[in-house]
Amino acid sequence: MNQATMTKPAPAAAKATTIEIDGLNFFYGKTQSLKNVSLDIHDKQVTAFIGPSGCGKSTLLRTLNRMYDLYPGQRAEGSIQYRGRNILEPGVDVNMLRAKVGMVFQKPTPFPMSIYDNIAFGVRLYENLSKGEMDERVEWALKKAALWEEAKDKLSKSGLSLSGGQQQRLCIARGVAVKPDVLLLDEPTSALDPISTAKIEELISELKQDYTITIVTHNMQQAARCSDYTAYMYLGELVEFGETDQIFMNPARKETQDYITGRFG
Ligand SMILES: Nc1ncnc2c1ncn2[C@@H]1O[C@H](COP(=O)(O)OP(=O)(O)OP(=O)(O)O)[C@@H](O)[C@H]1O
Repeated sequence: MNQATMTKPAPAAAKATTIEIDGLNFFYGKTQSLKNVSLDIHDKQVTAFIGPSGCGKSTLLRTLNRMYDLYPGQRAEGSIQYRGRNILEPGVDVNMLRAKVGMVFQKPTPFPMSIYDNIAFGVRLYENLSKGEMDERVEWALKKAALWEEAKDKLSKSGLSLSGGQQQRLCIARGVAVKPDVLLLDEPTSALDPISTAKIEELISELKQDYTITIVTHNMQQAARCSDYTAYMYLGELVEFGETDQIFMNPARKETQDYITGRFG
């Protein structure tokens, strides 16, 4: 092997994608809220959706596990390829899809049951585990969500007895307990204090080792701190999408620049 061959840099590896969104339109009845959106969600990376209120961030997030299906009159057109299949097609098992593509909402939403059962409930829908296996799964999920130390001595207490920040980590534990592939986080810290917010942000960075994560946030610093990719949306359109450092430090579009520097919105 000659010197030139040895020192030649390897071509940048193409980043694997988990979800490919192509030409996505979304309608609430007759009102169109997403317009021809196309972007890739990369494997084991954090992708942030940012933009002013009403631009379609949550709508886009909710298409990724067909959460909108629960509401009459809402429909999506286009293609969302997830692991090789267009999930918008009829015939997709939406329960299985939601087990693989889990969601955590803005407001912590623990079920009115014990901390243990909050986690076991979802697992029981998909798996038939022995008591010992379930105990292990609950512990594993609480550890993943950085809640084990605080919760291990009160697993039989109500999930509602936890603080807001702990409740949100319980919801994340519930989400990871069914071993999903993708986690969708819809403004997961907007109802939390700064310390709980910092904990969730730390958690996001750890969880991305195992999961593909998509987060909707109003908080620019949060997007800059936690995400690898950022999508800036406006009025239902994707204005710019790219690596977070590029979007924040060297945006290609003036509209993006104006938004992230606070001159708009
Ligand atoms: N259930 C609904 N019925 C009709 N229109 C809706 C519904 N939900 C959202 N919309 C409209 O769709 C558009 C996108 O809303 P969406 O909630 O996705 O925006 P967003 O960027 O997440 O906003 P925010 O930052 O305020 O949460 C808005 O114009 C909104 O009014």
